[in-house]
Amino acid sequence: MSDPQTPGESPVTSTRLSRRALLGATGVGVVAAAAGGAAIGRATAAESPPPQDVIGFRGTRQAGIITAAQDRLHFCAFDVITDDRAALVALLKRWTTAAERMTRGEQTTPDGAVGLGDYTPPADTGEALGLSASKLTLTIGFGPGLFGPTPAFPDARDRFGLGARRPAALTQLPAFPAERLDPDRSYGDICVQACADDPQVAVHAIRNLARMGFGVVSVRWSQLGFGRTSSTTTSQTTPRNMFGFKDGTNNVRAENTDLLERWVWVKPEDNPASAQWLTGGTYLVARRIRMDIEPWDRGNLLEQEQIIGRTKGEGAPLGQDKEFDAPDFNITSKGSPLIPMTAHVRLAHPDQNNGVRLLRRGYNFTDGSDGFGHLDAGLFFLAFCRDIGKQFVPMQTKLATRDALTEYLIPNGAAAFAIPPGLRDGEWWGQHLFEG
Ligand SMILES: C=CC1=C(C)c2cc3[nH]c(cc4nc(cc5[nH]c(cc1n2)c(C)c5CCC(=O)O)C(CCC(=O)O)=C4C)c(C)c3C=C
Ligand SMILES: [Fe+2]
Repeated sequence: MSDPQTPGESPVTSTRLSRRALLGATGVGVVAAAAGGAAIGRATAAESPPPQDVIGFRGTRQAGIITAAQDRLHFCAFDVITDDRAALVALLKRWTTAAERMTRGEQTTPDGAVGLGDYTPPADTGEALGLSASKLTLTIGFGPGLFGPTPAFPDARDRFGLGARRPAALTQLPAFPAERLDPDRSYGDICVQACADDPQVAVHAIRNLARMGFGVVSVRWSQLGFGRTSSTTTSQTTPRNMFGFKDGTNNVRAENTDLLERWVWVKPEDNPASAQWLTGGTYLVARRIRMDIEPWDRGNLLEQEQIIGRTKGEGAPLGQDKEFDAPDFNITSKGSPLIPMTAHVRLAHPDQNNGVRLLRRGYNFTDGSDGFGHLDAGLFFLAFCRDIGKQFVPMQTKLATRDALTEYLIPNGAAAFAIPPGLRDGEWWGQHLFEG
């Protein structure tokens, strides 16, 4: 289990009671009072949630980036379906309030699930009643389509007068070889990444934001994930992906502040004055990468290890003993490099990419089987970086043409978003974009 607070993040801001603590201690009836603040003073130490269960919503950065990666994901991309700027701004304000409450383990509104009377639709769908905050983080991002036309939607209008405020590096991803993008799993004007240690808490959060957005936004696509495929702090052990390999060993982590400054956080000099709202934020690349599980499972162990370039058990670079040993790409055996020229870790390593780093924060997914008896499983790749065009695109271009892993991958969803910095007290999601 990870540390309660990720280094570099603002402290946990809430000491309120969790849903589980309240229900367990005092019953449903007290939830309303507590959520409104009335019962807080009566909380005893025994009733209070363990502090590691709540991740602070506000701070210099949004939570959910360098936060120790939680176990579960519900990622949602929304289309904005109105031209009414005021309606969108009003929704973002209501979303902020609800999101902050849910990350504290509270309902979207005080007693919203059952306390609004028999003839009012509940303001909280209720499936998280009794569950703790579960380290829920909600991270918002804005897609290129919000700022006007994009290559996939050339006829789109600049509906909200944001064209001049588009950050320089926020474009749609280019097409890459061997991908089969499904438009119904790609793009989106707004994204919300919900991560939590309880899947029901993450699903509840997205469901309620979608419900609140009726008439203003609609869900374009969403993806559930489990079993994080990256470590984002040094305190976390390395998880495994659906090919059975340790994934995230050489990731950028919360403690690597120099790397974060160089490769993740957007700097003032990265944008003109009109797009300074993104300074201190980052960009997110999301790709649904289906993995051809059955052919992979028929490959022998040596083949699998040569495709990745690491051992399957320990996760050590080929030619080394331990997971965190540095790879040596010059070792040869019988005249051939021990880490093949087509190995994934050789091609993705910073030494082979002008030093480029990404902060990976992806998840495994399995969406049942596909009707042919094949698992619809893979890796929902999420990576944060300071400039998609200078970091992700060149690396992915190289991988798509030379990486032996590509034979087993079918990328079928893709999207890019600008992720604003964190909120100060009283601020709302998107405030500096819309009001700056
Ligand atoms: C364009 C970026 C990347 C994509 C897309 C990608 C897909 C992908 N990766 C794995 C499995 C592993 N990746 C590993 C390392 C690794 N991968 C990338 C980038 C992309 N991966 C980077 C930058 C790195 C780090 C390279 C390094 O510095 O050594 C590893 C090894 C362990 C680790 O360091 O994380 C594995 C395993 C899959 C299965 C996949 C698509 C489904
Ligand atoms: Fe990788």
